[in-house]
Amino acid sequence: DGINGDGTSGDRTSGDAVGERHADRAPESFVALSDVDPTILHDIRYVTHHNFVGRPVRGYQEPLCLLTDETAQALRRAQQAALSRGYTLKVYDCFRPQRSVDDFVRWAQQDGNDRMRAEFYPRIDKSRLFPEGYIAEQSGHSRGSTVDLTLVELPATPQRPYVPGEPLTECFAPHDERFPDNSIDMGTGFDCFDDTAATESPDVTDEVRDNRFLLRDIMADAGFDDYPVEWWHFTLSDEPYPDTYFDFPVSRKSLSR
Ligand SMILES: C[C@@H](N)C(=O)N[C@H](C)C(=O)O
Ligand SMILES: [Zn+2]
Repeated sequence: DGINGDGTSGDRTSGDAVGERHADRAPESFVALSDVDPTILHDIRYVTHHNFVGRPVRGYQEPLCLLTDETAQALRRAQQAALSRGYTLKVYDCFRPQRSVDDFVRWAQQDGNDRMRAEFYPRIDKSRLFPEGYIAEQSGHSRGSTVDLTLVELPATPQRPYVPGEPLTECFAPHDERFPDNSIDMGTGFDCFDDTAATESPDVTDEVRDNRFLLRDIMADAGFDDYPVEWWHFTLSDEPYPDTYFDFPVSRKSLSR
């Protein structure tokens, strides 16, 4: 494969490289996190029905965490710090193609299809999710150096799968009442679009604050900036593609290595 003028490698195919969007293949510098650090747990929600949309999201073809190599290496360092304290990292989302972001935008604009509201955004109308900053129309995730993640105490306990259509519980309910996640108690579940998901929310217990600050400290030491609105969202400070929004599918086939 040659190097395209935009710095990406791989063949150009239909629909690629519109404005700042890029080819259907990842640049050579993208990797699967599991190849860099096989000990980091994966719970890739957007390839499943257990997310705020309630179905697999366009562009997610496999439960993979694709990232720039720099980000994967930084996560490997963060994982060493987590392991030394008796925890492991668990990723929920990594690279997010622009087509997936566009899927979120279309979903938010449609009336109805609020089937997951009772769990993920019980106290806010879905029309407010973008303006309030819970979801971005141009997301750092599409630049390949942003990750959504938590900490799991070792040894990790297995989790049961979500069954589509099952009764839902508010994502800010007490840890033992909301959907079971082997994460330590972060006060809310992942993608809980609510004030209480703010990292420094005053409305959480001391234990939850300590847990959030532990994750933030581990990530800061590894070179990541946090996002104060969502305790789970981090971006590599020195990201290699600060202005590029990629659009290749989340699939092994997108990688050149
Ligand atoms: C949707 C949520 N997981 C997230 O990543 N939100 C930020 C704001 C984003 O979409 O970039
Ligand atoms: Zn995120």
